[in-house]
Amino acid sequence: MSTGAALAVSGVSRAFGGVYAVRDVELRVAPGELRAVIGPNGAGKSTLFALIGGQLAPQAGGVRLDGARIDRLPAHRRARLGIGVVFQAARIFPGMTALENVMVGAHPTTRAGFAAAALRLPAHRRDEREISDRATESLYRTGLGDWAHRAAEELPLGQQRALQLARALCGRPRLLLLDEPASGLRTAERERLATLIEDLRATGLTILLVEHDVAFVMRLADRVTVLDLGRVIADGTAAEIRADPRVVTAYLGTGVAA
Ligand SMILES: Nc1ncnc2c1ncn2[C@@H]1O[C@H](COP(=O)(O)OP(=O)(O)OP(=O)(O)O)[C@@H](O)[C@H]1O
Repeated sequence: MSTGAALAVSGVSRAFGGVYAVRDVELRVAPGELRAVIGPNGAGKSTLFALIGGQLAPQAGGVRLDGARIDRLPAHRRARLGIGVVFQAARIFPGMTALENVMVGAHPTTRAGFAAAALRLPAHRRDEREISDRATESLYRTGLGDWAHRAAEELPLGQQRALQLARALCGRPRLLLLDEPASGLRTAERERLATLIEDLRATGLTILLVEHDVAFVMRLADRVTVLDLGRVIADGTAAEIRADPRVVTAYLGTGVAA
């Protein structure tokens, strides 16, 4: 059982060229919760994701993980504190096996670090063994155990997405950030991915799922936060969100049914 972390985003803003991509956003995610963030194109979902993961720093407000401020830390420090990230359209590394692809995900969290690796110190060799064990465990957690020694680029797209999840899990996160993990997948692959995300949630991990596809998240999420033009316009259970007239208005004309 993983212990999920609590996430608190308070009054966070970020502008590009004077235009707010995210403005005064509040978001509280409880340990073990699966929270979806949805919104039309340009709503600020990816920007919010980057503000939590550490690829961007906020211009105002704060981000806390289990009560500790993290918004001034670079992404690799946040990874060490337990934030695992799967980016939108993340690539696999071709020419590497599935296992090697996943091992890459563990490096920010190992004890000995880069210097020991460069010098091939015993601490590094111990790390390598530990990483390989963890990577194998992550592959099994995502249903890819039998694919460990296959070339990653041979995996079908749905399994490549699972591989990206395995890579993030290898860092032993307590908060998993997923940016549009279902994009480009066919129906059956989406179903399998949804089941995998449900299984991960059942282990106690906190998950923040940023999605464009409303239908995909409605069945998975405990609560849904809706962004529009950088602001939170609604926050509630799937049933509350579906019935919220502001959400229906925000999605009108986008071709996405709420
Ligand atoms: N690096 C950047 N430089 C300039 N503008 C940016 C940058 N990143 C985001 N923006 C702008 O901020 C706004 C929010 O973008 P963001 O990508 O966060 O939205 P989104 O909800 O993820 O959209 P989508 O569903 O299309 O991925 C948009 O108007 C976008 O053009």
